[in-house]
Amino acid sequence: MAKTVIAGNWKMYKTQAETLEFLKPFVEQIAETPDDREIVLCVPFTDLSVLSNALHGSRIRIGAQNVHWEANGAYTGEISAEMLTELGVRYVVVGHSERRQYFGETDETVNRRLKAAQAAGLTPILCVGETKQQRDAGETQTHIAQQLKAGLVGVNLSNLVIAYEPIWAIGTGDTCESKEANRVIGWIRDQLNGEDLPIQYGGSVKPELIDEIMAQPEINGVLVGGASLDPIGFARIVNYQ
Ligand SMILES: O=C[C@H](O)COP(=O)(O)O
Repeated sequence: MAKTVIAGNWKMYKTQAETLEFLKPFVEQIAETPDDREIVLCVPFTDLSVLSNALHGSRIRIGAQNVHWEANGAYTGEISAEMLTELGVRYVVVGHSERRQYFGETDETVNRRLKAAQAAGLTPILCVGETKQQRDAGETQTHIAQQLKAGLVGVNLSNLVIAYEPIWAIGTGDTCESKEANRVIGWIRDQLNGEDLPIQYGGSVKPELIDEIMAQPEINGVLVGGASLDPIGFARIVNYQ
């Protein structure tokens, strides 16, 4: 059975001071969380050292939101895998639709980032998912199959998390119906020859929806944007029934 991974993706939210404010109530609320749930906070680069110092010895895993494929070089605005691991980072989000949409991320650059992350010992969280237009045209599976085929060349499936994030559900409040998310995630697993890796759902996950989402047999966790910014709400998500 794949590991359960509950990850918050803070995107471009929270200063260092706000990160410290989040931690105290959140840590209190997860004191009784079952040990077999991996809890990850994927935060802006500036917050990584705050987490690294504050969470020493904690069960909370630190995640970043991008990683470059080169070890170093003239790549303004990028960050290397070693810079992340030095701060105790364990996970990194790769191929989020916002990076694909706004920053020219392609399946090829996604593939390079995935391999560099794994080579440094990081566990990448690969995001895939279709637009509303693709869904309406019946192209969901074709699109995701292409993202998987091109993105996963040479990638080790035993150190990978996949997040199924339908783009139309991200930040819209229009959560994908849990049975439909379960169906697509089961289909993704079939494309990977049944590999037992964690496959998450992401897209307007809210505390009041989490129990139903996590009751779905194919769904091994969630990647949470907006609702991960509130410590009590995100703790409720982590503590799903
Ligand atoms: O990475 C997280 C996803 O983009 C979901 O964001 P959201 O929960 O705000 O819809």
